[in-house]
Amino acid sequence: MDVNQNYEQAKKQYEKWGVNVEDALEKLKQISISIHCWQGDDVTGFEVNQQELSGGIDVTGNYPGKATTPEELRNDLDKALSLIPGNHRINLHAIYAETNGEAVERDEIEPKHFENWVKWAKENGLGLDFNPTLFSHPKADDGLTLAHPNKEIRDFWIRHTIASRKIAAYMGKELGTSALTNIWVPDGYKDIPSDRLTPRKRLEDSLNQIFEEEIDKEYNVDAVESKLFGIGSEAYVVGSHEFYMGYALKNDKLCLLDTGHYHPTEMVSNKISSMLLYSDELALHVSRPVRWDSDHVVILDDELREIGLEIVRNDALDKVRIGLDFFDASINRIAAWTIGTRNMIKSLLYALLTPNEHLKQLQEEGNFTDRLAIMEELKTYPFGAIWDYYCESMDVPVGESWLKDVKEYEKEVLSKR
Ligand SMILES: C[C@H](O)[C@H](O)[C@@H](O)C(=O)CO
Ligand SMILES: [Mn+2]
Repeated sequence: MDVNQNYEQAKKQYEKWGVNVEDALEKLKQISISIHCWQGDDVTGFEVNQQELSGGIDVTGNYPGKATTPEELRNDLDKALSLIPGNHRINLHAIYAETNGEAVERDEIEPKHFENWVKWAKENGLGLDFNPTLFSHPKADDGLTLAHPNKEIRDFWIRHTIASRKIAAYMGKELGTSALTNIWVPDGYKDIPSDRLTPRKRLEDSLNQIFEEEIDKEYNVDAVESKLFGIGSEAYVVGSHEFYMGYALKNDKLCLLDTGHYHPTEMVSNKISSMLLYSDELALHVSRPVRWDSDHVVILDDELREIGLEIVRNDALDKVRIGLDFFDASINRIAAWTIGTRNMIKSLLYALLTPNEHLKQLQEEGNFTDRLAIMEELKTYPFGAIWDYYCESMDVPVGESWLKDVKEYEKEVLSKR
């Protein structure tokens, strides 16, 4: 049987539950995932005075062929995008500025340093998102930035973040789709603090200064990303979940939930409905925590499926900005992007093919037996046949055949770097 025949058979099974498969695929087509550029070069960037990766995050592995120039990174992204169905966004960090060999300090970056990215995005029909980079810099060496006790250092990072918002607004205006500026700072302490409040007051004050200038939401939307701990900030992180949740609600900002930034049994899927009750929008960094690490390539595990379900069943596809955040240098980096992004899309398709209204009704009726039975049976429904059909209709490789393309690219391009 071919892809079409499998699809027709599978479709009938979902239709039995009243699921409109064609509608589901149409909805899926409209979803843009924000794909992080930093998987392609192990969060290195293109600064002239490049510093070692810091901020309590780490990339392990030395798989050959990492991108070392903006052109290489864009080519690699082009390759990955050709294997991923749909129209998506690319998420950049400030360290991906192109300064023509000139050393430009972080507080002096400007839109012009991102012109090539914008041109490329326009040519490829992509949106862009942005992040100030408050790590991998001598002024972040002690693990403190916006909450630093030294005002000069704080001011430097405030200026950098203000400059970043302007760059994001430029991207949003040029591309006709608002960019998300996500602020993540590593600030924290390795050991038990003697004062948790003062650094948090300083972070709040820095953020207030950063957001003083209103930017049209059509061009730029701001988010703040919390974390539980990092390498070297095991005991205390200034920007905790509670800190940013309060800040975002009070100041009309988006909370960005990184799925790798919580206690191992604390699930982001369980937070989405609560947070959306109190804010119009939410942002995600979908990642995969493994023990102490927050950044493994996203797989189609229970939590990813649950995240997709929470977004779809709560009618929140236009309220949740879905971004990815993982970096693995032990495998082919284009494969990493492809696996992680295809899995994110698969989880949304799975959710769109679920008879959510029926399952909600069962719960309301207290029929927990049927609820569990059907949710479990759906796991072995022919979801793969619908996915294959979707890939074929979107002109991207079906099943694992994309791996052949990656191998060829590795042979022709990556191995020659
Ligand atoms: C590079 C990213 O901005 C970074 O991973 C941040 O989003 C994070 O999750 C830090 O743990
Ligand atoms: Mn993140």
